[in-house]
Amino acid sequence: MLKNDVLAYLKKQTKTLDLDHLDKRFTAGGIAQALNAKRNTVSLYLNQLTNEHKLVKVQTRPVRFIHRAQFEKSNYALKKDTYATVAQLEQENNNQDILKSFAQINPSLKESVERVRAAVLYPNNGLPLLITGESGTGKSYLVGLINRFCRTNKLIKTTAPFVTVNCAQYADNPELLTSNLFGYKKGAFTGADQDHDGAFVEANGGILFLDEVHRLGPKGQEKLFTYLDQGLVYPVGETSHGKRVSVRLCFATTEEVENNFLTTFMRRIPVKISLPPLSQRSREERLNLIYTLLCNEQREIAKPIIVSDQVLEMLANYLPVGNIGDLKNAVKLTIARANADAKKANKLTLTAYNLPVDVLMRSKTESYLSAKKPLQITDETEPADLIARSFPEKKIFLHSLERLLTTYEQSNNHLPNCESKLKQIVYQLFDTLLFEKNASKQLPLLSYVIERLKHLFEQLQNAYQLQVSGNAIYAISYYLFERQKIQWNIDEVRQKNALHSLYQEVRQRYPEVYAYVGKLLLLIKNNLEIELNEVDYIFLSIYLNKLEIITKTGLIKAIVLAHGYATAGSIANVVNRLLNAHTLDAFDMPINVSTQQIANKIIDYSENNDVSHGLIILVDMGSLQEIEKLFPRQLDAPLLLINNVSTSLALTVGESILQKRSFREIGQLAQQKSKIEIKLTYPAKRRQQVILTTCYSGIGTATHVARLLERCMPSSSKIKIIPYDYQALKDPHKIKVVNKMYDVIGIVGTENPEIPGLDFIHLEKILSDKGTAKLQKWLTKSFTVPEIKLIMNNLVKNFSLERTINMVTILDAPKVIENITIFLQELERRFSISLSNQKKFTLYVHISYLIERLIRKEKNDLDPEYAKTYAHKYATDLKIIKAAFSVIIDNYNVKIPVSELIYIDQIIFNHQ
Ligand SMILES: Nc1ncnc2c1ncn2[C@@H]1O[C@H](COP(=O)(O)OP(=O)(O)OP(=O)(O)O)[C@@H](O)[C@H]1O
Repeated sequence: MLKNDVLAYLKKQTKTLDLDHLDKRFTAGGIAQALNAKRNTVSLYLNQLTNEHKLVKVQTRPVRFIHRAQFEKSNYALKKDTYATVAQLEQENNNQDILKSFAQINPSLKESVERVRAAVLYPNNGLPLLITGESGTGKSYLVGLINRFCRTNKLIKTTAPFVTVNCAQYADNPELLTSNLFGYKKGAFTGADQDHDGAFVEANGGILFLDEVHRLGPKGQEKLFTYLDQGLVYPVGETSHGKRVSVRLCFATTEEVENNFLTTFMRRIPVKISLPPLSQRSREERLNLIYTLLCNEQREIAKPIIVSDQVLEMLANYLPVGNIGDLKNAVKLTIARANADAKKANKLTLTAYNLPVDVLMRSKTESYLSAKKPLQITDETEPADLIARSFPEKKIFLHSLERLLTTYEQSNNHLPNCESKLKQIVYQLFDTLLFEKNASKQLPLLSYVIERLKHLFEQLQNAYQLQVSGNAIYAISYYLFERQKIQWNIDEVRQKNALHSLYQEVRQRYPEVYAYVGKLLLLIKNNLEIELNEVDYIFLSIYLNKLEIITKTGLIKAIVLAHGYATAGSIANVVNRLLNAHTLDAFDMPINVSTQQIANKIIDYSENNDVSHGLIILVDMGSLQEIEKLFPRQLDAPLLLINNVSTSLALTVGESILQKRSFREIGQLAQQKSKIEIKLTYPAKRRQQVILTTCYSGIGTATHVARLLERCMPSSSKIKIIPYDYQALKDPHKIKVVNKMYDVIGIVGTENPEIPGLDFIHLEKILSDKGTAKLQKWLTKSFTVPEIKLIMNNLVKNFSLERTINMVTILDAPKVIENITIFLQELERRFSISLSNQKKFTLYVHISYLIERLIRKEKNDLDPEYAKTYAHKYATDLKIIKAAFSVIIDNYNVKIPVSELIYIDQIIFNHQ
């Protein structure tokens, strides 16, 4: 396969690479020639391999590609996939990465910072950047960092100018602003008695920052275009001789971009970054900012500062309109007050008493459980040291872990010696988190974690036939909620040996639970983006083992339903304890609960539990007919109703369930035991339609694919997409259960599990004609023709988006996809053709990358003779393609060269 050939070829060439002479062997053209292949196909593979982190790209002209592993083997590690210049690649290890430190303190800005980095690193002065955000969100601060970044990375000389112009200062005089920016000629206006250079010329070779740029009037914006397009500035009063300057541009504005700029201006700024207000940042991030501000102020005051927990909390909950700017002032004022109170002291202690009134009034205080050691900031303290500082939650975690490991060590690192004590510690941790920390808080993020987790447990239940019940889902949600807030570095754990040994023992002693937790953690990582480690394995495995809440399904389910506050619960408890197994669940029916409410609870239960083997409901009194009427065929399970429940009758039922007696047998036995009424019904055949997704490499990818497909379906879709473990699908017993529960339409995945009677579409083929036809066939029963068309279009769009997200660095991928969608519609309309899904996919990927290349002004090198002949032969085609491109030309202010039109024509029509 050509792609592998390209990789192998580059590996060989990289062995003899000389960074000072990166010759033709490393360019797309050279490789295509050596392999006797088409250049644009080779280009596509090169970019794919770069995205797969197998190659590293150097954006020289033409672009060079290096085999990553081979390079790293003989040189040094490369952190990025793309480098602007060879010099930057060489500098890799020497860089002091200010932007990285900024992203560490402001994790919510990580993605934006990467886009800033990509823009700044682009060749030829980088790309102009527009930073938006409310007042005080740190726009100027970020530009300051960019300035430093450019200098430390030698993108500009250390002596280069950094000029800031605040356009708001010229609010009433746009002419003055224009002339101060672009300069003026002597006599251009009254008072212009000599030539003046202006900010652009002043900033030549360096950075020009235009703050509050929305104040720049249309005339000024026009002059700016001329610079952006031609690199020339025309002073006021000069129309023929522009001055060539080379300036890196940063813009900032507090205003809505859409309303305040000429669209022609916006099109010329490909990189837009928005900084969130404090209220949209997490508490952790706000604390990070406070640590930074405190460290900065400490350097000013040159005395150690001690800050109480309360002060930190009040500041962290302070959300002023002026954002970080106001927060900074509050910190300054607090320190100034503390200093005024204790001028002679050699240390400053900040207390709530020193806080400005505004902080006291506006801060939403919450009481926190554990008081921490006051924070000490000295000359040596760096904000990064404080970020890892323990929050109260972290303290609880670390404290529990320390106790756990100490107990384990005291028991000679032998789990059986201390099992019950460890369970106690873990259980206490979950209890504290559940009942003492957050139980009363209605936090949106917490609700989100709970909802997601319910969903994940459901998936696990479907995929592995294992089930978690009780309060466990809530307790684990609280655990994860706290856990995602703290950056837990395993190196902080002192008793590392004990930790490792306990982890191994947990793994051996509770293999089932351990495996289950492993799958759960993977799902959590993929869905909630919480990175968990060995410590979480230990906590969660012990917790789930302790509760014995993982039950194997496959058994008949039974519920005791009785009047009174605790009757049902106590019957079920006694039986479960006597049988030493969880066979019965219980729903108590206090007087004020209506029968319909109970029925709803049962329906809920049947949806969240595997009742495919049947559901037995034991009631204390009432007519079975009446009760049955409450479930008008809503239960997708065989249902056995038994009246006059008593503890001994419940025991018989529980025992029979464990003995795996049949449904009918259990009914008969119950009848024999006490003269009671029973009622047995089977559900009408109405199973949920599902498409299963599966992946050989694990449930994580299968889940990802399921979400992707789900996003393509209309919200009213009756078809469920369920990720399923590949190995489980191969298990005949499990697939039988799946078939019983669902009407499986087909399987989509990366490997065919070859299940007789079940149709399969390979993920890679889903966009091919065959794959599309098969999928359409699957959908015809449930969707109308226009709906299917929409699903298919979504499919191509979503798959393309997945791919382009990793490919484009400066563009906003979803927006690019939207624009290309319009382009494709135009193309189909103008040519009166219908593009296949595969072609659309290729075009989405190709064009999004093309736009980036054009913005970077990177040329492709098509043989001019060939291009000329082709353009002549297919002139009409190229004209139509160009017309269809208008949406992209307008939105990205790019010109499409003929060579690019030719590539696209080739993709559409396969002309040679
Ligand atoms: N991430 C940060 N870390 C430390 N200090 C910051 C940070 N962001 C902003 N600041 C400080 O907060 C203050 C306000 O920030 P800045 O002036 O950059 O905001 P702005 O968005 O440009 O505001 P405006 O729109 O009002 O000009 C500055 O004193 C700056 O030093």
